[in-house]
Amino acid sequence: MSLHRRRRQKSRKGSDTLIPINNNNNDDENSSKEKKEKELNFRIKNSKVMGRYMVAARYFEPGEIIVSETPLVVGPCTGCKVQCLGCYQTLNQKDKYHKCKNCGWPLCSPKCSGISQYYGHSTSECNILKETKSSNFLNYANFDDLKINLHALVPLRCLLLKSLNPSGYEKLMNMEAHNEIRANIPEVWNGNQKTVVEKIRNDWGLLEYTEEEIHTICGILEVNAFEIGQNGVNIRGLYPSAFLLSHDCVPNTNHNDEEKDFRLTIRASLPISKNQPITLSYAYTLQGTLKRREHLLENKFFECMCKRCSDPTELGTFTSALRCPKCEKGWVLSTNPLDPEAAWSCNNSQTQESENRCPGYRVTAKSMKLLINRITQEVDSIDCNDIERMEEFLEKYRNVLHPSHYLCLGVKLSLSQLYGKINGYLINELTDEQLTRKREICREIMKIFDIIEPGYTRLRGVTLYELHAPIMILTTRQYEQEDITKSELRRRLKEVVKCLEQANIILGSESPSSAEGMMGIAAKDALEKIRNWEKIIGKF
Ligand SMILES: C[S@@+](CC[C@H](N)C(=O)[O-])C[C@H]1O[C@@H](n2cnc3c(N)ncnc32)[C@H](O)[C@@H]1O
Repeated sequence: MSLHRRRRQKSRKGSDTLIPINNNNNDDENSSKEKKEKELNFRIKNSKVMGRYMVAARYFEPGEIIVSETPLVVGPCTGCKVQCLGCYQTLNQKDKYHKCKNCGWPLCSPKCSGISQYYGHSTSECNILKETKSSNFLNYANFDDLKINLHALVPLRCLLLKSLNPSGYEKLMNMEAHNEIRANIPEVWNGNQKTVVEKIRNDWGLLEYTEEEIHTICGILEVNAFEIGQNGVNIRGLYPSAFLLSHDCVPNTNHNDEEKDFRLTIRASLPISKNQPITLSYAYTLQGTLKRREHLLENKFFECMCKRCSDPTELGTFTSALRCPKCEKGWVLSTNPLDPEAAWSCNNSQTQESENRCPGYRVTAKSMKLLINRITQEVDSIDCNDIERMEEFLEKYRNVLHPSHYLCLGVKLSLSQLYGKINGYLINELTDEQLTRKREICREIMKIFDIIEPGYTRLRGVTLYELHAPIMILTTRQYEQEDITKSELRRRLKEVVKCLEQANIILGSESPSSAEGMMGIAAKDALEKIRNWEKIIGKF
């Protein structure tokens, strides 16, 4: 689900720790503080098209926290690999794993820190899985078969809230499930019937939960859950307020989650004025309109009509455009991006200058999708560390795809991070040409991110950090060779400082143990070092 990412050891027989709601005075205080903050930060409105949505109750500066809350429930995603029920590390059949002594479900070890934890393998879950003899259905000889059982785990955790945390269950059941729509999509409904409803009711014999109730929970998870987890952990979580953010393909917030308690924090990525909708993207912003809208329709059950989706050029970024094969000057764009079946045509047919005008090029949506799917397969087949093949791909499609086509953007984003990082391409080993390439790629993709992921966003933070390194090294080399003047040196160092300052601010809100958080810390260290230059060459 793509919405919206230490435990102490405890004896198995002990009660669960970290129960977040109403279990002690401190939590009461915290939750009433959170409630007050929420009231000051947002209001809920209703629209015929979107249902409930969040608007700002006041002005927000970029970087300001709008919502920060712990989840109602977390657990494995559907389609995930076999995971430890306590800490969610992926388990491999060949490596060491452990079967819970009480319920027989997979754990990483008998000492997993997630045992008896509210957000891990809780005692109540363990007992119910034992009582229902659910481990009889776990085939440890075949992990592919075993992982299907994990589909029903989060729905079970939701159902358990009914008795363990009734107010949390009430909040959860207040979320949109889109049952009427989903009931008419056989792949969705029948899939849930088989892997969740029948598992819980027939295999585990938990008949106290009705079919309708379980289907509703499946829908609530599909529509509202956030993908969360760090450092190899890939799970989903439902949050009491954050689900109210509506979708926009150019969102005005950024969010992250904590490794420790899965706290989700939503920050403004742009200035947000009072009464403005607070939005996030439920789809990948680095995909083209066809793909984003398809994802939103199939997974979130609505048709996105946002400004980016309505504009064939995607706000001038041309992230879905192809070079016209006929005139070789214009760009082939959808004639109606809100209709996935609309034909695509060259945008150079209406130009005033007749000698440059395209005689006309049109292609069906079906042919366009086939072509894009074929090129997508080619991109996907490239090893994620293979710089040469990525460069070859860009060269091969130079005259086919717009340089900012999302397939090129994805490859360029990878290159921006690989140059300087992998063996054979470590930053100080790069030639001037390679450093220039890294710098130019970073600059190129930043221009697009400024439009589709503007403001304080992870993509911009990371790319700004990547950009500082080639500028810095090229500048140092050229200054040492006396190829640039002191004033040029100052100008460039100023640019480096600007990149690092912004990267540090943007990535400073990431968890310090995440890759982005570490980059934020590295940006801060680099800033301090660069300040030493000021002592040598004077203020820049
Ligand atoms: C996570 S929920 C958001 C809260 C929901 N509106 C409610 O009332 O519970 C996602 C659902 O909100 C609606 N929605 C969110 N953003 C939308 C948008 N930009 N256009 C249309 N519907 C939207 C869709 O029905 C979608 O399935």
